[in-house]
Formats: sequence, C-alpha cells, structure tokens
Amino acid sequence: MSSPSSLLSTPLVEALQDTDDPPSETPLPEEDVEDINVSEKRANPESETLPAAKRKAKTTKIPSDILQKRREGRARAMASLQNKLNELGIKRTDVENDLVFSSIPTIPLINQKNYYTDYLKKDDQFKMTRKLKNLSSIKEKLTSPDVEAEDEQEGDDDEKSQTIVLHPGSSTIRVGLASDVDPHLVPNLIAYQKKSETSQTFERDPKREVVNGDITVDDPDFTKTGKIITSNFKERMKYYKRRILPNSQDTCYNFNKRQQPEIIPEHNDVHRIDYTNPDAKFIVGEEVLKLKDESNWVIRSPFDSGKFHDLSSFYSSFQEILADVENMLSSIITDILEIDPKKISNYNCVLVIPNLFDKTYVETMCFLLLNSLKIGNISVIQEGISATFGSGISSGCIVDIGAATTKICCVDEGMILPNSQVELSYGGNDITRALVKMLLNNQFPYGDIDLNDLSDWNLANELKEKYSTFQDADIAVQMYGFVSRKANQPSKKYEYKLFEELMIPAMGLFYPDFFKDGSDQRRVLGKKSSAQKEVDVLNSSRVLPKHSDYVSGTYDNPVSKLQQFEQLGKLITLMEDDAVLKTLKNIDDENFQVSDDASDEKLNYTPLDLAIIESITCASFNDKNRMKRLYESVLLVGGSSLFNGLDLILIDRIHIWRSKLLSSNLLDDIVKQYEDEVTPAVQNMLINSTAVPIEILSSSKEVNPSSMIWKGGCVYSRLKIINELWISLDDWDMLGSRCLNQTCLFNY
Ligand SMILES: Nc1ncnc2c1ncn2[C@@H]1O[C@H](COP(=O)(O)OP(=O)(O)OP(=O)(O)O)[C@@H](O)[C@H]1O
Repeated sequence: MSSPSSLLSTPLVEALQDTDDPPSETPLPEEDVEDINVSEKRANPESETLPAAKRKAKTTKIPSDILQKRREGRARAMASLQNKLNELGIKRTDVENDLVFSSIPTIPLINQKNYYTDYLKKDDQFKMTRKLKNLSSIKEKLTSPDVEAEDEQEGDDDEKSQTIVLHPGSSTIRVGLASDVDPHLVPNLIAYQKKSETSQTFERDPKREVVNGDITVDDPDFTKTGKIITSNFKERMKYYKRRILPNSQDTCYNFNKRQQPEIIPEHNDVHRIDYTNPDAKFIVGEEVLKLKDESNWVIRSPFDSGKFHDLSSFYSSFQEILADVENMLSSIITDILEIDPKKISNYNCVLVIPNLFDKTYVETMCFLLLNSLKIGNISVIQEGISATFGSGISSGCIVDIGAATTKICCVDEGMILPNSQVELSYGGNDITRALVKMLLNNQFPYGDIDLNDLSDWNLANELKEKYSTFQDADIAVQMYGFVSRKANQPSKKYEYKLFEELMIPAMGLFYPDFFKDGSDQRRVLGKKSSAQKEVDVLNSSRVLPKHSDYVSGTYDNPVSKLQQFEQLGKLITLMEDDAVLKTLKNIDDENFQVSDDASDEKLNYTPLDLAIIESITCASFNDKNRMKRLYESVLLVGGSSLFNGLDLILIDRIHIWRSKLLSSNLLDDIVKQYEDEVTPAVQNMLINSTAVPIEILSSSKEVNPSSMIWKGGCVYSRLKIINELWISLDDWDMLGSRCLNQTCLFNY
C-alpha cells in the first residue's frame, strides 16, 4: 500500500513549502537588495567572481504580474491538495499547527579552505607502533638501573637462540636457529601411507630408445641446441689453447658400451643405506629417501619455486597443500630442531620469501606459522635482501641459482631496485636432466637410470655436483665410477668415461632452450619439466587462489617490468643471428607486445648472462655510478652457483655480449622499430655498460653460497630494528595481512 506522503507529487510539495513565504509585492528597499547579495554570495561563492554587470542582472526584482501568477498557481495547487487529503481523510497538521515541513537540519558544507585532518599521518595512529611503544615502556619499567651490562648481553644471546630462520626451497628446506652456524638441510619431501591400493605408473624419464643395444634419447630440440653448445664449447677450448682430441667422444662411447656392473656384497658396502618400513602416518625429509617400499606411500613436495606446489595432478585442493606444509613444518620443529611443542610460543621465526613473492603464499605461511604452529612472532624478509645481509655487502646484483629457478635482482642500500627482479624458469634440476640425457646418448652403463625414481634422481644429482665444471683445464677424457644403491636390490658398481658431458649440461644456463622438455610424466615433484611448468602456470588459479587487491579486485602481486619484458632478451638474442635484420622485419608486432595483465604469468627462458645484463640495466637506468657499483658486485648464491669456474665463464660471457651489442649496427633499426620502454633500456645498456669492469663475488670462505640467503636471515634476526618488525597472532587476528605493510623492510 502506498503511503499518504507518496501521494504528494513534487510540485505539490514545493507549493506547500512556498505558501509560508511572505509575499513580496512591493519593491525591496536598497539595503534589502544588498542583503540578498550577501546571502547569495554566501550560498554561491562563485558569484563574487562575476563581473559587476552580471551581478546586477542577478539581483533584478521580479515583476509583480509574474509574482501574481505564481501566487495563483500556488493557491490552485493548495486547493487540489486539500481536496485529495479530504478524500483520503487525512488532516493537514503541518499547515494547521504551523510546523515546518521537515525537522532534519540542513548540514552546511565544510569550508574547504580550512579543511584539515591528521588521519593516518602520525605513527601513533598505527596499532603496530602503539604496541611497540607499550612494550618498550614495560621493558623500561622492568629493567632496574642496577642491572649489569653482562646480563644484558646474555639476554640478547637468549633472544638470538629463540629465533628460527626458515627458508623453504624447491629441493631443500633450510631451517635452523639464528645462533646455528649452518642450517639443517631437509629435502622438500613428505610421504603418506597409501590408504587404498591405487598406484600411478610413470614412464621412464628421460624417454629413450634402445636399438641394437645402442641407447638414444629421442629429443630433437635437445639435440639441436646441444650442437650449438658443443660448437661454442669447442671455440672456447680453442681460445684458451686447450687441445681436444678428435676422437674423444668415440673413446668414451666405446668404453661405456662395454661396461658391466660389478655387484657389491652387502657386507662389503660401507656406504649402504639402512632402508626402513616406518609405521608412521607420514614421514618427512631424509626419511623419505630411506623407504624400503615406496609403492605403499604417496610422496609429495609442497614447496616449489618460492611458493606452494601447484600441479593439479598431485594436489586436488588448497587444503591438501596446507595440510602437507603444516605436517612438514611441525615435524621439522619437533624432530629436527628438537623444540618442545609446548614451548614453541617462546620462539620467533624469520621467514625468507622470494623477491617477486606470491601474496597468497606469504599470507598463508604467516597464518600457518602463527595460528597452526603457534610460533610467538614472525617476520618476513626477501631473498635478495637476505643475501646482502649474509654476504655483508650493501649493494649488488644478486644471482640466486637454485634447483628449479634462477632469481636475479639488484639491491642498493638495502632495497631491491624496482624492475630489476627477474625469475628464470630453470635451475640445477634442469642441468641434472640434461646431464642424464647426454650420458644416455653416450651409452651410460647404467642405461636403466630413471629420474622418476628418487634414488636415481639423487644419484644423477650427485654425479653432476661431483664432476660438472666450467674449468677448461679439467676437461679431458677421464674415467669415473659410482655405486647405484636401491632398496631390495644389491648395490652395483659402474665405471664410465666422460668428456664434454663435464661442461656442456651446465652451459645450458647460457642456452636455456637446452632445458625445454616436453615430458609431462614427471613424478618427482619440484623437478618439473618445462611442459609441466606450463601446465602449472595455466592451472594456477585452480588449486591456489590468486591474490587480488581488496579494493580494486585486481591482481596485486609485486611485478617487475623485466619479468614481463621477455622480449628484451629475445631482441638481444636475435642480434646474434646474421639474418637478424630480415627476421626483425618479418616479426609481427604481436610477438613483441608487453602484456598489460600482470597476472599473465609465463615461463622465462632468457639466458643467464643476458638476464644479468638486463637486470643491471633496468636497475641503473641513467645512473652510471649505480651501474658501476652493480657490475662490481655480482653476487652468486644458491646451490647451483657452486659449479667450479662459473664466475670465470660468466665474466667472459658478459664481456662478449656487451662488446657484441656495442659493435652491432642494428641498434638504429631496433630503436626505430620499438619506441617503447624496451628501446631506452637496450640503448642505455649498449652505450653505458661496456667499459664498466665486472667482478663476481662467488665463494665465501665463511659461508657456503648455497646457505648465504639463510645466513642473511640470521643476521636480520639480530638487527636492532627487528623488535619493531615482529608480528604476533594478536596483530594478525586484528589486522590480517595489513600488518605486513608496517613490518616489512619492503613494500608489501
Ligand atoms: N657442488 C655443487 N655443484 C653444482 N650444483 C650443486 C652443488 N651442490 C648443490 N647443487 C645443486 O643446487 C641445487 C639446489 O640449490 P638450492 O638449495 O639453492 O635450491 P633451492 O633453494 O632448493 O631451490 P629454488 O631456489 O629453486 O627454490 C640442486 O640442483 C643441486 O643439485
């Protein structure tokens, strides 16, 4: 039913209001006109700026005949309103008792000239700062003036040992107390007893064919890139006056083909592994590698490339990933760090996250550590910054070559420089795979090696770590041996000869097409093929929710232009080709379009040397001094930076690239064709960088480069400022991820 008031149409309401106005038949006296002007000015300040003629026009009095017509109109409206009200039986009280139409007061506009607020402008308005002040005042009260300096020192030491530093990696989780010299290395593996008899069968990895006893890995792209690398390898050996015997490869091939394994009796195998059949619901880390019967277990790796593992064929839901992470971390805390779960709230935790972090990952980890694992306080730090803390430098280009990824960024004065971060989609795992493919092509005597088998995977990694090198002097035909150990099988000793396999797989870092691999039958997690990684990128929204901005709803993970400018690398790579001009002209613009959508994650296969040049170029745009500083401190960290001679080859290759780029006269064509941000970056790189010397900081005597980032987390936990950066569960409950905005040394 419509309310009576809704029957009052707008003109009628206006009429009602107008009836109470005093009639103004007689012209207003001069002072009144002046008053009207003043009130009009107040209501409409704009009128002050009107020219005098116009103002006069505005105050002109209304002729009396028009006023008369208006009054008649109002009277008619009133009469018709009265009739309507009579029909409905409503009494018009507002007129009868002289009340105003509305009792809601009109709110005057704020004078914008004097408008002022200090909302969110003072530190005190942030809860985190207030909490800190309270804490320090409590501390002050508790500390009596006669406490000796020695006691203070002891207190500090206690605090140090109460901090856990956690750096989850694709292959290894590095964890330990801040007071430890080295971290515990926990393989990123968790295994559950199978509930049902389901089993998934996988093809042997890499795929191979055996014809007349000869093994070949059928991978045309691998063979094609392999040839390019081999010719470069030979050129390099020639340049450094190293002799290569023409039949080196044949010698190895024929020797390996004749080899038969030697069975080692169990009592003679000093390094035999004690395989177990544990009765636990789940096992973690090294324990997984000692399983007697793997077929009864489901093996997974929850961390991958600085975020959660996201391959939908292994994880069907986000909750499953969370359960794995929680089980794994709680088992690490109790069994490896030997911390009593009841006392865990006395501990703090520094979590090391990637430079281009995934917010879903970071926030979930924070919540998990605080809420599920009940750790007292947490703080987060980026890998790049942590590496500088670990190595004691304040600026540099940090190159972290890990197992699944290679991350590069430039740090200056404790901050990661914008657009200098890049994450390459290859790492040590790809080198291992390439090595195995090469070994098989060279009739590796253990022809059944299968990278889907954990023990074989570890064996391949071991061979790579022991023998791969970039030192030209070490490259010669040599005989090597290894023992293959498997549960329920006798250990077997093999001998084989190697030559170019010592260097070529690792040279894939400079020719990453060598690592592209179409296999989607990869069982061992964290060791995905490029095809699987592609599926991952496509599926990422299915298992892991994508983080988005609360207000705009858009994707809001940190981005770097360099990560998106894959074409910068492509462009430079193209210049290597003589036919580049022709190619450039034929390239349609689509191939060079930068994606506006930052969520459009893709794999990045830019060669390592170029990625370093690009990162430094983007970081030191128009700042020659900064460029010099960065080139003079290229810091190599991560497990795969341990290849002997990597620093030397990297210096060579960066020099070669820079002079090649400068001598190239193709620059003008590129400049003309691509006039967006890519062009100045290339230009700048070419013109400024060639004369700058390069210095690679690779190995440190005190800290192993593979644990440098973890060590940086320990240094961070001892900074004085850390007291201002801890987040507790109370903070998280109240502010959620917003407390990261105020407690990170970087923009969250
Ligand atoms: N001495 C060595 N020489 C060459 N490679 C090595 C050596 N030691 C370890 N590696 C390789 O380093 C890789 C592991 O490095 P690291 O522990 O830094 O990776 P991660 O942090 O687990 O992975 P990611 O950074 O990709 O998440 C493995 O591929 C391993 O084979």
